[in-house]
Amino acid sequence: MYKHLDKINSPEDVKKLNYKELDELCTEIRNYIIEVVSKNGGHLASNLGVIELTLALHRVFDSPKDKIIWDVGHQCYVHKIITGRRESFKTLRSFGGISGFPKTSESPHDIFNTGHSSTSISAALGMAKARDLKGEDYSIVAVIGDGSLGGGMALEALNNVSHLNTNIILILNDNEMSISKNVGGLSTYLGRLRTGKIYFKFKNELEFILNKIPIIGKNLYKIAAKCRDWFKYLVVKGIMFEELGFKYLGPIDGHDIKTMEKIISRAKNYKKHPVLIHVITKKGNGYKIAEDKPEKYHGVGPFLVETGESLSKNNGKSYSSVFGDKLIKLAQEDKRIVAITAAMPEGTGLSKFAEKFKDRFFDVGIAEQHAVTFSAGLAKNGFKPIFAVYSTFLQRAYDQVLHDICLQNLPVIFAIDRAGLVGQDGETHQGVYDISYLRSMPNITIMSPKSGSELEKMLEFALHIEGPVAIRYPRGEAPYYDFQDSPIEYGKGEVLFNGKHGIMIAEGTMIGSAIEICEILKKANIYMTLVNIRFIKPIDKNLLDELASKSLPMYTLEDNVYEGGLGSSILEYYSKNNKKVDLKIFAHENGIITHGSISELLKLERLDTESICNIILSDIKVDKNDSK
Ligand SMILES: Cc1ncc(C[n+]2csc(CCOP(=O)(O)OP(=O)(O)O)c2C)c(N)n1
Ligand SMILES: CC(=O)[C@@H](O)[C@H](O)COP(=O)(O)O
Ligand SMILES: [Mg+2]
Repeated sequence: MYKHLDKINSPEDVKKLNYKELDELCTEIRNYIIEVVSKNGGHLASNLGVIELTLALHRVFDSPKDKIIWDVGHQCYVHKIITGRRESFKTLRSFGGISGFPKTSESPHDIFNTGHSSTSISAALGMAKARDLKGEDYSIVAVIGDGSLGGGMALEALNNVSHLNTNIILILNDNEMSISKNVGGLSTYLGRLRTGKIYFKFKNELEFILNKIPIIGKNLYKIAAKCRDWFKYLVVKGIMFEELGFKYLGPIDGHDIKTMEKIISRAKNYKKHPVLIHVITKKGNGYKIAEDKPEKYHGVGPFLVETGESLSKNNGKSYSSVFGDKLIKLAQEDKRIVAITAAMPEGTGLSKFAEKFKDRFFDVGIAEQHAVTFSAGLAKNGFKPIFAVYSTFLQRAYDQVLHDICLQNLPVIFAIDRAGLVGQDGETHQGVYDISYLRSMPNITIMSPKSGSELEKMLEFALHIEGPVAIRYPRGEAPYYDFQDSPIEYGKGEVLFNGKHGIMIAEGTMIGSAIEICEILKKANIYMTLVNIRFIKPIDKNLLDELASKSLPMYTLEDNVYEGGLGSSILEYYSKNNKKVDLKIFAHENGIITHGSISELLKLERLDTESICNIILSDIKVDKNDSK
């Protein structure tokens, strides 16, 4: 039971509250978010940091007539709670429940779907231009974090602002953090702006006061503005945003609703200019545990509210940490190994590497395209770069992988984490496209390990390949099997066992399901051959020829979309070589895969063991007395 929150059904209800009540509402929202995220998991620290900011925005603007676009969108919980989704917030990130990111399908208040960073300014500018062309009148607001502001797309959009000559309001939510500590020159620059606080307060007040004096005020302001420029360059070297065409307001305290309302209202009246309001917030605000460790509580699984202790049952090592630990061992032996991340040191398992090899570790910020071409440069000059990146975020750098690495056949290793389903982050984050988008690129080798031990071997093997290599592995715990991996040979698959009724060819994490499927089928007297394909590219042609010669039903199984995936590749090979095969592809057939647990999503995609077994059972009929 919450005194104020229980009555909030729309932003209009928030507008009715006085400041004391608003303070109480903030506390209630904070507790509610902590309560739900502690059960469902989610993006905690960023949301706790924007409670006051979100309320201030919704009190000044009239959503959904005025449009608020959330960059990345991982900080949209407060927005969701006060725009009619207070109750459904309890279903956050669960299958069939509400998404952890803005979804236009969920509410008219969600203006633009996000999930990947740095898109909001471009989207806002496009919408603003369309608004102007249609002669409509409303505000368009983009809320972007200091980390996301450094992303290439955001910088491209900033560069376009003055040229477009339209009005958007950009809220720069500066908490000095990306997921980890924010990095880069822009972040240093923001630091300088933060320390220029007194000057900006003075400047904004001066402008406001002088503009209120009829006629003479405007002239006085112009004179003052000239002095201001001199003063500005004296106090803060280069107000970049103003040079780019924005009216810069701030920095202001992002936990002070009254001040924010005043400044945002002022920004709302600058109808002709783009305005940037620099808001300073604290990640995790109000929940000491998250305030102290904002990186750990950026995105969390279920946890105990009192202590922050994780409630996830992690029995074994994640693929990410298997990768990180092995890379350290390899780097100790080979000084040419360098590691690159685009703002994901912790998630990709590189944090320990970063501590151990400070000079050989590069966090380039949220800049996947740059990370790829930067890796190309390192490779060109004799190093062995390993870019660890989530499958979904590598999508950003398609052309850099093709143009800068594959066409030049440079030996860069892509350690593609979160390949396949990721679960609760949902459609924007599922890593189910990488086989398809990489497979068509020249020179690249693509591997997929079935286990932690195979990932280690593949990583070591990859260092000896003279060209680009991608190793894809999923989110979460890495299985270890009680049988030995056969040695890795370039372009060769591994036959795990032979059976006479059918053939299953699987990749990576799907080997676990395939083993289970084969065990279940055995109970129905169906004996399958199981192949761990290991190399998606180049595909093992000799093995495929041998398998085709058996004239048995064949099945491929992969954690990737149907189009352009492993199954496609095998079919292409057979078609090209005029081999008639009876082959079914098990892959993701829905191009867009919602949020939920991996097991729920596998069921949805009919890639769970039961669905697959049922199909094979209806295909393969055997005599009851038939033996292995
Ligand atoms: C293209 C892309 N790369 C990486 C990520 C992963 N990611 C999500 S939030 C985040 C940090 C964003 O920092 P900031 O914009 O400052 O927001 P904050 O969490 O500090 O509120 C990162 C790196 C992403 N969503 N999109
Ligand atoms: C919002 C975002 O893009 C990241 O925070 C992402 O949710 C991290 O995913 P993992 O939890 O798999 O590291
Ligand atoms: Mg930030």
